[in-house]
Amino acid sequence: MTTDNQAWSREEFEAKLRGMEKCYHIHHPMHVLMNEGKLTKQQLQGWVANRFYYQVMIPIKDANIMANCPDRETRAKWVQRILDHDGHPGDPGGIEAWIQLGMAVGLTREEITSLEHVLPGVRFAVDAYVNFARRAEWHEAASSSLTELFAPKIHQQRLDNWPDVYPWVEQEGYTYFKKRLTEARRDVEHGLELTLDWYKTREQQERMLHILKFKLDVLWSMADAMYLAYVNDMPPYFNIEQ
Ligand SMILES: O=C(O)c1cc(C(=O)O)c2c(n1)C(=O)C(=O)c1cc(C(=O)O)[nH]c1-2
Repeated sequence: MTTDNQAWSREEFEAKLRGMEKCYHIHHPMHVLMNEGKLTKQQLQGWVANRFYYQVMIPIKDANIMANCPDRETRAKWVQRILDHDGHPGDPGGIEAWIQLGMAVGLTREEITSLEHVLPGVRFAVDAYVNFARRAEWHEAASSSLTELFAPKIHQQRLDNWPDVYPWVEQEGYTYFKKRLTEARRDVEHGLELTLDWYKTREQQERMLHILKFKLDVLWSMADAMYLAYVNDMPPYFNIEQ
């Protein structure tokens, strides 16, 4: 075997995964503008309303992973992700917290939950993620959640910057981001352990990088659709009289 094909050590493999941060949506112009406080109220509302579709589909994605997973121990841990979003006695859950965020930026509950503002490009990207989780071998599907490695930083940025740059956002809006700081770290611990154990050969490890890139593509494509619609003011069919 040439050294070129040698499997990466656990540490090297993890470093390769972490290196994919360069393609995280934190670098997308939509998120850069958001972070710098350069979005208008309407543009920020557009993002919150569209991201709600991701929020509602995440537990469905996780239920699909569990449905394909014969390992009881994994399911017993993975089910926590569904409870985090859907809620359980004592915790109204992440979806409800996102609705609170929507109301804190001036949307109504009905406007958010009806999905009326969700752009086709956002829907297609999120659906691609759910369909991947439905069809892929379960370790592969589980490992695709690892963009969460990079999520605490983007949630923290919002907590740090929004109160200054968007002072009109009401306090209740921040619950979701605070909640995710700890949840995402715990998810990553489990997801990373599964991933580092599962992909053994160099070929398999490289396949995982492609899976992670697919997931990064999902997030980037969602941001593209929102940028076009709300920043460039070119929502679908904008130039056609209806
Ligand atoms: O706000 C963000 O930028 C962001 C990104 C991601 C991500 O990287 O997929 C998630 C979340 N938030 C999030 O809140 C969340 O619950 C979540 C679950 C997952 C997943 O793939 O299972 N990603 C993310």
